[in-house]
Amino acid sequence: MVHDAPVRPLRAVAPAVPLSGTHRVPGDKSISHRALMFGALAVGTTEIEGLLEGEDVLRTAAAMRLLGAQVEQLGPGAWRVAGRGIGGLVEPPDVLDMGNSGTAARLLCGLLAGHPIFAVMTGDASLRRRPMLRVTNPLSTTGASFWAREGGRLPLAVQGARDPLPLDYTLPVASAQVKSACLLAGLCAPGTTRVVEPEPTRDHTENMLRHFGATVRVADTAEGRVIELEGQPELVAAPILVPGDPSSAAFLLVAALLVPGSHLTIANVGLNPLRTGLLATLREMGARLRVENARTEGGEPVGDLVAEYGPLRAVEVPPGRAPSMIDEYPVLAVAAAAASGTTRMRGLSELRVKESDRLAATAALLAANGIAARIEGDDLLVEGTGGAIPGGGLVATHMDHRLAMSALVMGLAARAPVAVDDAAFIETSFPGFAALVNRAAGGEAIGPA
Ligand SMILES: O=C(O)C1=C[C@@H](OP(=O)(O)O)[C@@H](O)[C@H](O)C1
Ligand SMILES: C=C(OP(=O)(O)O)C(=O)O
Repeated sequence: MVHDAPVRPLRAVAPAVPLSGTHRVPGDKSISHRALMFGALAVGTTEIEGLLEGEDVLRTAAAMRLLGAQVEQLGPGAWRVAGRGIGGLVEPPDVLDMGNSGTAARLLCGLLAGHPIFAVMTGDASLRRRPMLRVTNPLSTTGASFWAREGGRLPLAVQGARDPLPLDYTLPVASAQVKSACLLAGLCAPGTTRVVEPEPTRDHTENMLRHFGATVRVADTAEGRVIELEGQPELVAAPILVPGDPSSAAFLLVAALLVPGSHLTIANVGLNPLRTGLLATLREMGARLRVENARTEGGEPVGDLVAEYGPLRAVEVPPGRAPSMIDEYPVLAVAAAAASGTTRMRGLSELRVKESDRLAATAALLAANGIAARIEGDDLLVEGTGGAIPGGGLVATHMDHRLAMSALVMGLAARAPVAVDDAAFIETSFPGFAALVNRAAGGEAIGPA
């Protein structure tokens, strides 16, 4: 697993030829975690196709096994989960190590809260720094007890509730992880669990709950988006088709927009409207970008993204768009570095509590490569060059896959190579990233530093 793996420095250089061809990115990380968890809670056998076999998701698979579900890989991306039914998880005989994954850790807190079992959870140094009170506080109202380090940080122990109570919780910040943790706990409680989110966030949990037969109601009100789940349903196993991850496609997409002459297609990308804020922003910047073969597969909108090199202009990104592109800001900042004018991305406080402090680390990534960037409150401002990026920097990635990939994308479009101190964490979400970029570039654009 990555945090025991040796450090892997890489560097990216401008490719000799433009990026081209048709490519596929690995399966969606958010949907993959949920597929394994809901599969474990369902009655019957869930067949999954296109599962992301990245470290984060493999941690969820390992945790589901420790909780008594049978989880097997049948072939590349093809997995089978024999579930135990709601309330049927067993006490794990060992510590649940969620590695680098905030989604796995937080959703699992919800799932454990509703089962009368004792469990201990930990993670790598990055995950052990991330705030967990945002889930343990609401989940405690179900009757579950949590013990954690200062600030609610991992490792933590949980004693799930014997007779869990339903939740009625208004999220203070827009977070699909917190919403999902509450809904997972609500599955085990009688009656209606109600969650209110200030801004709509990705709704893969709601979609998958319905797909497995639960009753979920969603209404937009003056309070925000209200989600109601009827507790203690019987979840019935159902096949799941995982689309390509739009958050992974983002790296290839921005690379194509920035490397002169590029024209490429990324096939089979998930286009859930609560995930497409980056596409809207890049279009406003003038990107040559279109969706082909728009269709619905496995209950999620999917399409092929076609991107072409071209000039970009600066924009102001409104704070309300953050939930629909929360993981894409570092690579958007790279696009903004090449755009003409100053881009302002507003309302990015949540970036401070990701795998790293992504607000500070993105500004540092840009500065190390000759781009003026500054943080004003919760906003990031990037002064674009309107053309080539100087590059030449060594970027500190702080155990953060998205910073590593963003820096390498920058190197593809920069005058001087860009190096990263450690690319090992790319394995958490995008195994094969460098090889895929090199295939699109027709040669070794990303290689050992
Ligand atoms: O629910 C999910 O699958 C995710 C939600 C987001 O986190 P927050 O809920 O903390 O915003 C996102 O950053 C993360 O990569 C995946
Ligand atoms: C924030 C991310 O993931 P997580 O919160 O699951 O660690 C991410 O993948 O960018």
